[in-house]
Amino acid sequence: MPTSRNTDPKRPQLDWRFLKRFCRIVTVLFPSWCSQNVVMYGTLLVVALLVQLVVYQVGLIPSQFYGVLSEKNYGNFKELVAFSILLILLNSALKSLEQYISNLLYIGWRKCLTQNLHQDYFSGRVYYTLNVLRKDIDNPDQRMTQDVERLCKQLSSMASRLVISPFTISYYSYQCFEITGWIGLVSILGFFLVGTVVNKLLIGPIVSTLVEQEKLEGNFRFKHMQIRVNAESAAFYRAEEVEHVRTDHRFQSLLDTQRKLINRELLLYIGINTFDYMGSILSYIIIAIPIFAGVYDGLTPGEITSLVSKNSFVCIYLINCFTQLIDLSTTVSDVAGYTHRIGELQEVMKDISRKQCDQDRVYAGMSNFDSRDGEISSTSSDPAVTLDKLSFTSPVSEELLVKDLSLKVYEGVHLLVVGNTGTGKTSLLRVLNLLWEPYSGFVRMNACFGPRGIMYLPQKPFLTDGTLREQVIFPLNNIYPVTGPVDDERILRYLELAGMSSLVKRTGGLDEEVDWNWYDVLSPGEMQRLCFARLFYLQPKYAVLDEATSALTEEAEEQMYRACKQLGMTLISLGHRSSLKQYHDVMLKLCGGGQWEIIPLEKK
Ligand SMILES: Nc1ncnc2c1ncn2[C@@H]1O[C@H](COP(=O)(O)OP(=O)(O)OP(=O)(O)O)[C@@H](O)[C@H]1O
Repeated sequence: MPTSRNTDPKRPQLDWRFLKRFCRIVTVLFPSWCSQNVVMYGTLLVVALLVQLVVYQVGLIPSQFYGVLSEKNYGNFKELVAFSILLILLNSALKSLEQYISNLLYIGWRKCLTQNLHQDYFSGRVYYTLNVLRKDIDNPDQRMTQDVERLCKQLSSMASRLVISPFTISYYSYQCFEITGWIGLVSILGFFLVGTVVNKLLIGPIVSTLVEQEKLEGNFRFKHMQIRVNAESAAFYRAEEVEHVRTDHRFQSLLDTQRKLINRELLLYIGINTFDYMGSILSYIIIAIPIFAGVYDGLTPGEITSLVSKNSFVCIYLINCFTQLIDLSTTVSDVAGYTHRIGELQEVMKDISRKQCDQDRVYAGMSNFDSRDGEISSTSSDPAVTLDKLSFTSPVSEELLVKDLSLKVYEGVHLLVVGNTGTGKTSLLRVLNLLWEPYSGFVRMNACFGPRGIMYLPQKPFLTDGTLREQVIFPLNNIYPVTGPVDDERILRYLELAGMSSLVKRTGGLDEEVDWNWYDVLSPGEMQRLCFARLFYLQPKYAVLDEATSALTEEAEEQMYRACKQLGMTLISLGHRSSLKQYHDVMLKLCGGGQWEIIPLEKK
C-alpha cells in the first residue's frame, strides 16, 4: 500500500521522538548538577537578568525625557543625560559578557557532546560496524563534527533568550496586567498562541528537509575526501572528467535540496515577519484601550505622552519577548534537524554496542591487551585458535563462504591460508576478530590481542598520524615495556631489520613531528615494511599476515619472514604467492562454495 511521505513514521518531525532525543542530548550537555556547564548556564542566567534590569531602566528613559523636557527642567535634564550614559555603558558591558558566556557555553557543550559520541564510537568495534556494515546511518563522521558543532552553536545562540524568557515574560505580563488589565494580557497571550501553532505547522516539513540536506552535504564532502585521498590513483586513470561529473552531480543534488529547504523556509519567514509587525501594532491597540476607556482623562497632554511612552514600552517589551520566541522558529527547526541526526547516531551506536556486548559474552575468551597486558591466558600446549565446525557468510549474502571448518592453531606450527580471490580468506580473520558474526559453529581465541599475544597486519596498512616513534609503537600509546631510552635503540634496530632506517633521516628523528600524510609519502612497499617494524617491536607470539608482503620482492619477503621466525613468532599468513609455502607447516586451502582442505607442507 503506498504511503505518503508525510505519514512516514521514521520521517524526522517536531514530535515526541524529537523531544526524547533532545532530552537525551540535554543530559549529555549538563552531565550533573554541579558540572561546569550548569555553573556557566547559571552565570548566564544571572547576567541575562542583570541585562534585563538595565534594559528596563533604559526603556524608561524616553518617558523620563518627555517629562523633563515638557517641564523645561535643565538641572534634571543634565542628571538624566549622565544617568542614561551610565546605563548605556553598563548595558553594553553586560550584553558583551552575556555573549561571551554564551560562546564559552558553546565550547563546553561541544566538548561534552563530541566526547560522549567518541566514547561510544571508539568503544569495541562500533566504528567498524557503523562505517562498514550499517548502511542505515549516513555520514557518521559528519554527524560527530559538523552537526554537533552547528547544534551547539544554535543552542548557545538561543541559550540566553531561553533562560531569561520565563522571568521576563512573568514580570512584563504582571506589568502589562497592571496597566491594561485582563484584556491586554489575554490578547497578547492569544497572539503568541496563534503564532506558535502556525509556526509549528510551518516548521514540520523543514525539519525533514534539513536532515536530508545534511545527509547530502556529507555525501558531497565525502566525494571530495575520496578524491583527496586517492588523488594519485585517480590521476593515473585520467579520472578528472568522470570524477568532475560525479562530484558535480552530488553537488547538484545538494543544491536542489537546499533550494527546497529555502522554499519551505520562505513560508516560515513570512509567518515570522507577519507576527513581528502585527506585534508592534498590537501594542498600540492595547495601550489605546485605557486611553479610549477614559482612564487617563484627567492628565495633561505632557503627562499622557510620558505615560503612553512608559506603558507602550511594557506592552511592546512583552510582545517582543513572545515574538523573539517565535523568531526562534528557524533556529528551532535547525536544532530539531541536528537533534534527529545526532540522536539517531547515539541510538544506533548504543544498539551496536549492546549487540557486541552480547556477542562478546557468547564468544568470551578474546579481550583487548589493555585488560590483561597481552598475556596468553592458556599454557603454550593449548591451541591459540580453535575453530569447530565454523561456517560463515558475507554480511550481504546467504551463500556460505566457508562451511564446517574445524581447525586448531598451535604455537610453533605456521599456517598458510590460500584460496582464490573472494573465497573468504580475510573474512576468516573478520570472524576470528568478531567483526562479523559466524553463521554457525564455534570460535575460540586463547591468545589476546597485543604484545606477547596475537597481532595482525591487515591487507591495507593502517598508518596513524604522529611521529615515527608513534608509527612504530602503534597501536600502543606508550612504549612497551616501559624501558626509557633503551627503547630508542630497539626501535632503530627494528626499523633497520625491516629495511626502513632511511626513514629516520627523512623524518629528522624518532620524535620529530611531521606535517605530511604518511600515505602520500610512503610507497606501498615502504608501508608494508613499516608495518613489519611494528610487528618486530611488539614481538607477539602469533602474527597474522594478510598479504602483508604483496608489495615486496621475494628477497624482501624472505627477510621479513626470517626475522619474524627469529623473534619467535608463530605465523598465520594469508596470500596467493607460492613462495609463501616454504615458511609454513600447514596450508588451509579455501576452495569456494564453502569447501576447504587442510594440506601438510613439506619443508624444503
Ligand atoms: N564489508 C563487506 N560487506 C559485504 N561483503 C563483503 C564485505 N567485505 C567483503 N565482502 C565479500 O566477502 C567475500 C569474501 O571477501 P574476502 O575479503 O574474505 O576475500 P579474500 O579471500 O580475502 O580475497 P582476496 O584474495 O582478494 O583478499 C567477497 O565476495 C567480498 O566481496
